[in-house]
Amino acid sequence: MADRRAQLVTRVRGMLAEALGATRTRLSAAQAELTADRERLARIRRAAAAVPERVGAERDRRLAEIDERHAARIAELTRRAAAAAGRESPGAASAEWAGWSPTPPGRAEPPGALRIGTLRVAGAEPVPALVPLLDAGHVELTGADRDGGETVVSALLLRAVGRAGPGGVRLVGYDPEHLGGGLAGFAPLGTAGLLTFVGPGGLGRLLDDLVEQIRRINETVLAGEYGSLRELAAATGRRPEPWRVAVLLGGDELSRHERGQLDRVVRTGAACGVHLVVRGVSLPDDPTVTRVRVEPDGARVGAPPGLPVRLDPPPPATLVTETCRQVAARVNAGPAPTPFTDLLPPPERMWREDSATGLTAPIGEGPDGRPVLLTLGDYPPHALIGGPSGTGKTNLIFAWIGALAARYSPAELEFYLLDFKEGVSFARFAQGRRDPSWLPHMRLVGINVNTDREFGLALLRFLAEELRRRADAAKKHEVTKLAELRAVDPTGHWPRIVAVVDEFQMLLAGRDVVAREAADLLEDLARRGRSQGIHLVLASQDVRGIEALWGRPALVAQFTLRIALPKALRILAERNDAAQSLPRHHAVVNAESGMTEGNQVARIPSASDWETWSELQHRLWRMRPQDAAPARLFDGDAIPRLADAPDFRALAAPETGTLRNPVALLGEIIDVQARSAALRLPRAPGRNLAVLGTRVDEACAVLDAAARSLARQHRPGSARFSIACLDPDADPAARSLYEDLADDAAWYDEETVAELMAETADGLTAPGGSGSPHYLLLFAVDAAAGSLGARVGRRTGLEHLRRILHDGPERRTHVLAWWRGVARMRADLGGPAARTDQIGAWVALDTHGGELGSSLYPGTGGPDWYPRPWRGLFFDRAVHRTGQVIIPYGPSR
Ligand SMILES: Nc1ncnc2c1ncn2[C@@H]1O[C@H](COP(=O)(O)OP(=O)(O)OP(=O)(O)O)[C@@H](O)[C@H]1O
Repeated sequence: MADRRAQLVTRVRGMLAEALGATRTRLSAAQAELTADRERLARIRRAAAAVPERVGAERDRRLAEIDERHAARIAELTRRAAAAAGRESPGAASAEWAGWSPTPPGRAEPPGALRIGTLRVAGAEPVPALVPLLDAGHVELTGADRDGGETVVSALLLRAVGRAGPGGVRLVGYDPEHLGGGLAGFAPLGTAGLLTFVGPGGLGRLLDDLVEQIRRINETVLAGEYGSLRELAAATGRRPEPWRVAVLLGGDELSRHERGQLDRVVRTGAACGVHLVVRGVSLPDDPTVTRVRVEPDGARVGAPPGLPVRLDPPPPATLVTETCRQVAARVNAGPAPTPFTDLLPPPERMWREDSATGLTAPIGEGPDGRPVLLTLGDYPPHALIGGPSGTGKTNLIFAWIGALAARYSPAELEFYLLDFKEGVSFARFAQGRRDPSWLPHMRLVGINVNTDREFGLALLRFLAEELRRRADAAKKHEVTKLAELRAVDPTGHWPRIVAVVDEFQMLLAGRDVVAREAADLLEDLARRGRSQGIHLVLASQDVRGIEALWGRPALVAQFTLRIALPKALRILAERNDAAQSLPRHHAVVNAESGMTEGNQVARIPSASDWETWSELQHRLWRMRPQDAAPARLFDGDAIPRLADAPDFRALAAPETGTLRNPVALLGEIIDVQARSAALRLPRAPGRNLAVLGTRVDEACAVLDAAARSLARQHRPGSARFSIACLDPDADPAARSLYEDLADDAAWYDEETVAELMAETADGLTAPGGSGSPHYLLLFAVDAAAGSLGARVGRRTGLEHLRRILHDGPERRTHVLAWWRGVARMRADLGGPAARTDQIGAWVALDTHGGELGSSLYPGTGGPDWYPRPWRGLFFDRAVHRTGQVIIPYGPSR
């Protein structure tokens, strides 16, 4: 039992010990866990204590970053805003006053908004505060700061004036309280009509006028084609109307009518360049109205509350007046010319027009900004241009020729041009020494023809011949008009011809044969040229020119196109005085024979200065057809050279035998092709030449050309030239000829001339005397009267001479002699009543027509010949009905 007890005790003890041990183990585990948890708690507490500090730092960092980004963004935005403002408001629209000057916009460029100050943005660069005005809207100023308001008005107006170009802005002021005081600095504009004031009580009229302008611009300028002048300018590069800015500074309450008109201007003005700048007058709410409020504590712009603006200082008073003075001076000096290129098609469109039915080209710009066109065709066929000297007639001719030449190719259009006044500006159309180009359409340019009316006549004859050729061709093809002829003969060369004669009255002056024939030819060309594509353009600075035509109403009636330059008289119809009030560089163009209803005013571009013209001419010249020849230039002041004469160059000696019909060239004929006057010297009675007059140089020139041209037709040694010089003044010329003719020439003087006569006369009777040609060139033969009066053998020298004149030509012996007067020649021929039929041809120099009467010239009284320097009258009784004016060739060396 005890054992059992003891066993029991032991078991209990063991169990207790086991339990104790387990408990202890659990306790220590629990204690360890407690410690660990405590430690964790302490750690967590520590960590928790650190969190707010870190989060705050993070938050601050993020905030700082956002601030920085924001500041950079603001800076970027303001920079961009400033740059945009710079673009939106270029040059004078926003420049600082120091160094400010007007900068008119380019052709299609908008004027831009106008700066009045800067917008303030903390920490960023200032942004210009811009107010849209020109082409954009209206400005209403309010607020108690009067001076500040005035600053804004003068800044806006000066910037507008500076952005518009001279005359581009017109101001109307209405300032009933200060009577214009607020705009005093702009007063110089008044001298050019660019600033007008409306007195108290005039507001209604002013607004009515603005509304009327808007209506007119909408109807006639925009004409449904464009929505605004801004659009028109962008599309065409033209701005036909100025901007009109009405500055209304206070006044009484508006009447109902005035209010209504003001509202209309606000709604519709900006599209038509009509703008308001007002203070003390309220404008209706409209997107085009910008409000600027100027209070003593600052200014704000835009719809309330508006953006705060720091206003610019006012423009310096001297800058305002000086700018306005210069603008007014420029406007008073006349409008700047429009560029010549406005008249030209773009290069790729040049020479693309067809002239079958007519020629149309712009000549300038009308008041509505559209081109004013000139047409030549069946109607109107011919043009009359008039304007006093210096009003731009020459320039207009250049502009018209240029506009036509750029559109029509030389196959479609040819020009003939004649200038009767002194000057060489038209010489440019022909090839020159300095400039190798020429206008490919130009066939003939006559300059300095003032004394050579025959040249005008020659041109008219040439055109009459061309008219006949065209009429014949039309008849052959059974058509009547050029357009039809071109249709049935498409490969034919039928360009329209425009003949321009400047100072044409010179051609019709006087009552002589030239004037009569010229008027008849003109009348015929004017009447019939219309349908054959020959158009006349006659210009005159002088009312007498026009009057010269007035006596021929049938002729005048054909000139239905009239162009009157400022102050031109009698070009337009009698009661049409539109030309009297024309500004400089303008013309009235009228295709209704000058009747008032046909008036069109055109502003003519400057076309005649050398650079402007030559740029076009060079372009067209480079486009010329390969076989194009330069225009013939006839310069009345130039002396032609024999060596250059086409007829001289064409002469040549025959390979074998003797030439049967040699010709002596005497000078250049005044005609359209530079032909030479030619005297034929066949074996026929009378084939001798007399040169008559006292002018040594001209007489020598005629004989020299005759001898040299004859020599060119004979092989060396096949003709004989006997030169007798009896006037020492003629010696150098005669000697030079003698030397050049070399072995074929023999020299005689006073001592030996009688021998020449005797030997030549005797030779005529010798058998076989008609062998080789013999030319006697006798310089001042009348001076040998003494030595020729003496007998040589049975006869005197003079008798031998008469015999040579009489019998020589049939034996190839011709006398080409210079007598210093008709009476002296007659004396040598046998006395005043002597026959002159052995002188078959003569050239009269300073010998009046009256002296050439009786047997030397058909009819009575002699030819219509008034001697003039370096000209002669050539008459060959074998071929001429009337004399022919010639220009002797200049010295050969
Ligand atoms: N439309 C124009 N624009 C600018 N300048 C012009 C214009 N027309 C003429 N001029 C200038 O005016 C001056 C006189 O012009 P132009 O020679 O054409 O006159 P004109 O009437 O032919 O005179 P004149 O008969 O005396 O020769 C020239 O210097 C010319 O460059």
